[in-house]
Amino acid sequence: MSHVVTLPGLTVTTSSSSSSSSYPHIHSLTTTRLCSKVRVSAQFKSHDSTPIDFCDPDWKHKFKQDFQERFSLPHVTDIFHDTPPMPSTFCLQHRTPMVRDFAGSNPSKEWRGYINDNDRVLLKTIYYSSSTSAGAECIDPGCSWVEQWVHRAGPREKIYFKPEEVKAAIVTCGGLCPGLNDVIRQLVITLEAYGVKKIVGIPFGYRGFSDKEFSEVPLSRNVVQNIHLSGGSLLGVSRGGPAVNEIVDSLEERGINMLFVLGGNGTHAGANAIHDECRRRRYMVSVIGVPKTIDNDILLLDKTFGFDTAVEEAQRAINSAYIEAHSAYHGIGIVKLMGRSSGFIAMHASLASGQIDICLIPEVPFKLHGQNGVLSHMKHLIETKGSAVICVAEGAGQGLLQKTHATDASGNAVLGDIGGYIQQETRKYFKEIGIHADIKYIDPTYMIRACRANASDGILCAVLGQNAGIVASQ
Ligand SMILES: Nc1ncnc2c1ncn2[C@@H]1O[C@H](COP(=O)(O)OP(=O)(O)OP(=O)(O)O)[C@@H](O)[C@H]1O
Ligand SMILES: O=P(O)(O)OC[C@H]1O[C@](O)(CO)[C@@H](O)[C@@H]1O
Ligand SMILES: [Mg+2]
Repeated sequence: MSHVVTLPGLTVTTSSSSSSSSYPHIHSLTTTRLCSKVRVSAQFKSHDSTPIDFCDPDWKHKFKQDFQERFSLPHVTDIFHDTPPMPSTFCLQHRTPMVRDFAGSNPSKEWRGYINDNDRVLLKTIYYSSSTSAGAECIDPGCSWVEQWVHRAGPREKIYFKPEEVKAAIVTCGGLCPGLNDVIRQLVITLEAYGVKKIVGIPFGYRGFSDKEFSEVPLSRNVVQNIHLSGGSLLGVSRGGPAVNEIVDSLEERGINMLFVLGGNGTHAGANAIHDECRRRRYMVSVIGVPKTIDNDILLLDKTFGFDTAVEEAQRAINSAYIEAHSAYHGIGIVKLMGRSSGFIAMHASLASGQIDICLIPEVPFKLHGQNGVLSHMKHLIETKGSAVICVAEGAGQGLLQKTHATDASGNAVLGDIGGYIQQETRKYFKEIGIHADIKYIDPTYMIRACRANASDGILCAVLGQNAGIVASQ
């Protein structure tokens, strides 16, 4: 499945969030003898999913062109051709004066705070000279250097929405993630900096558009000033909810012409559908997505907000498991961390803690029983070290569990409790082999998810919130 993730300042078509950047789906590709048989990963396939023909001498040029198309930003003038641009109301009015302003120079002429529409950011910075080079990510068998550019986010000189005619709405959907409040806060501050007066929050995700018992939350700098000091979302979140048509009807009724959605893959599938429906109705709305995934599982992004906090917070759970395991005779600690389809949190938390003996992630299949199974390695650890600490990502080893086919309100598969399963099997195993084991299982999922963003995530959220606010008007 493919979905569109709209980042502030750029639109990225990615494969489903289940394919993490390190483990993209692999597709085979047959070429002529000269070019030999090669395999190419999904992220290097062309826009319309046709594999790249490396025998074509022009393939590099075509690849770049295709890449550019994938990353082209939709603009209001694509549909409303006659929308007149106007000078930005953002930076010139609200920036902090600089020292040279006081020296009598003309600030509006001197100031270089705008982004040129043609500014680009280079995505990959490592040049791999061969496909056998450690960690090489190659497009073709010869590992050619192909530049991949995306648009640079930031304020432009011209805007297309008059601030006094804007009604902006913010909605947070899916599960919680540290930093949601930080993004909301910065968004409101940025919109106000443009001169937008009507800013509202939609309560409890997309449900807030249809459920009559919820009313809009008026937002202003005063309201959001301190919301980043606590976790969660000021607006609340939810899964499931109304159909896209209903949401767009509600946008029209409320006169909303800027919609900011903060959420994961489901939320963005919704945002994409909302955008398409608004386009179909010729209803002029800027729909901006801020990708939220605590799991850090978006291709092309170095880090998503909330991930850093989650890794940091997970240290507490790991440390507790370690202390418990080391204080008990033959102690075994099991910690389950988030990561539906990727093990970034589990891996990073394990590496940072230095206290984990076994880290299990969805990307790497494993077996519990048998000669090379996790349980026999635990036995080895107990015999050699006297204790063992295991970190498991929630999506790891799902094949070992009985499928329930249960789904949540949004249609996401409800995962089995791999941590609980490992705990049970460990208990049985050590009983069977007649070795004492004291097993403790910690699942800190909701304690981590509900945390306030740490400093590094706070800054990332501020940048995202600001760019989301900026990109909406231009
Ligand atoms: N394909 C879709 N089209 C329209 N709306 C969708 C789609 N998928 C999900 N949604 C809506 O998006 C919202 C959030 O979806 P979901 O619960 O899957 O969370 P998410 O955004 O993926 O975040 P998380 O990372 O927490 O899972 C829900 O209200 C759901 O109804
Ligand atoms: O219990 P909830 O709120 O549906 O969320 C559970 C899921 O949400 C996540 O925390 C992602 O937001 C997953 O790690 C987890 O599987
Ligand atoms: Mg999701």
